[in-house]
Amino acid sequence: MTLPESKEWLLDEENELRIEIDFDTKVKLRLVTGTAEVFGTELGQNVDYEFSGRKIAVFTWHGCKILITGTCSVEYIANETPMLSYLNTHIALEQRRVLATQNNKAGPRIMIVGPNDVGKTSLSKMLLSYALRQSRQPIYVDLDCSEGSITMPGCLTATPLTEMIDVEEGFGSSATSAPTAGSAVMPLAYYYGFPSPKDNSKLYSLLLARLAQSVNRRLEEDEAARTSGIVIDTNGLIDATGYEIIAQCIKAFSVDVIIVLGHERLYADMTRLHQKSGVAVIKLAKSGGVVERDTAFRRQTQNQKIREYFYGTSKSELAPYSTMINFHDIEILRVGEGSLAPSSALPIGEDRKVSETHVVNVEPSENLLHSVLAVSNADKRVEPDILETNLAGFIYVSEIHDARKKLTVLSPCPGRIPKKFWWLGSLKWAED
Ligand SMILES: Nc1ncnc2c1ncn2[C@@H]1O[C@H](COP(=O)(O)OP(=O)(O)OP(=O)(O)O)[C@@H](O)[C@H]1O
Repeated sequence: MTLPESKEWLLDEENELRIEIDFDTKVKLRLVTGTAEVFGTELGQNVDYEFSGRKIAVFTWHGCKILITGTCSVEYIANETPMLSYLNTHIALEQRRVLATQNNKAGPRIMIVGPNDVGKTSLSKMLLSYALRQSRQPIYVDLDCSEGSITMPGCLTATPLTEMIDVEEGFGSSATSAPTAGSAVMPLAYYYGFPSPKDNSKLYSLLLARLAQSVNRRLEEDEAARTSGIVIDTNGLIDATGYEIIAQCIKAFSVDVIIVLGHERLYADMTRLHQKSGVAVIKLAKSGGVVERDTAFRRQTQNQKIREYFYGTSKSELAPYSTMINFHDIEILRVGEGSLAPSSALPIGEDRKVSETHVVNVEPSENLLHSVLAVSNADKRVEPDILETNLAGFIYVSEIHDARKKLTVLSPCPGRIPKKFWWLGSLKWAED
């Protein structure tokens, strides 16, 4: 067996090493000397970090030496980055937190907007990490239903953060694992089930309002979170539906800072629409390192997320439990039959009782095989409340026994699945 190749990289101050690693390769990264960070989280010296299927930037403020073992599909050093402007933004936000702490007021409620693939999630991580490094306890609100940075794709989530974001797995590390894995990060999740807010804007808007309610309640009770504020990550919202969602979000979460990443027109529009109501609108440049991800890459990232939810990561492996369940012990539900077609024509916040928020039953059949279902915390099926009930977790349908009217599911926790209402969205997973 040949040993993987190692290569040393010397970075000057304020340089960034950008690497891309395919899904079928593993690469080890070690900080040999100096200091460096990955999306805001500092690297420990002489610790091996392992990556697979990732595109990352190792940034250094003061210079460092990095050792890479294994083969990256892309690797280069960039000396032009917008990191200083990101840090300055953090400093301004931190000043607001200091004032909030002194006056027992709320810290900044920041919303990051921009087109797809401009680095919104990466900037959220950085701002949150910098806040955490100053012992703040911000709440991360993830409205990007396509990605599921903190849990499975298809969800809207809010997560109070108290510990540094994991370098190797990003937000996902503990959050994608089951509660039994001793996770310190417990997201509050609502199930939306579609990749884009446009697919069912009425439901999206309903869940956004529900999530905001929960976050606001938490902020009232939790002083550290209140003064630290929130960071809201979004989908690419640059059309009319997007503007409505942004406006709704500003109201629901009392957003007072909008950061527009890499889009001049959106910045001009946000300034025109929201600055007069006291919202600070900030424009930041997209980093040259942000990589556009095609559908295949996004799909593979989703698969990796789903796999990690059930099997954990190489650092903390999990063994999922397989359970056989009678069809008649559960109810599989989905939202808005026939509303899978984009429905952007419908305004947000109208009467709830249109088909987009109707709940329909799904008969278990072979079609469910390989589906990932979201287990609702609801005990009763009351509409529309059931839509707004948060999630207990996820299960994966591994077998359907049609003749015996049973199905086998994988779940991250042992024992009977405690809840009987399961949501079906558009998520499938081919277990390899
Ligand atoms: N400076 C950088 N160097 C290398 N890779 C980067 C850098 N910044 C971001 N990336 C990578 O580029 C990809 C896109 O970034 P990110 O997810 O932050 O964008 P986004 O705007 O949130 O995307 P979307 O909203 O479309 O999901 C990610 O894989 C991320 O890890």
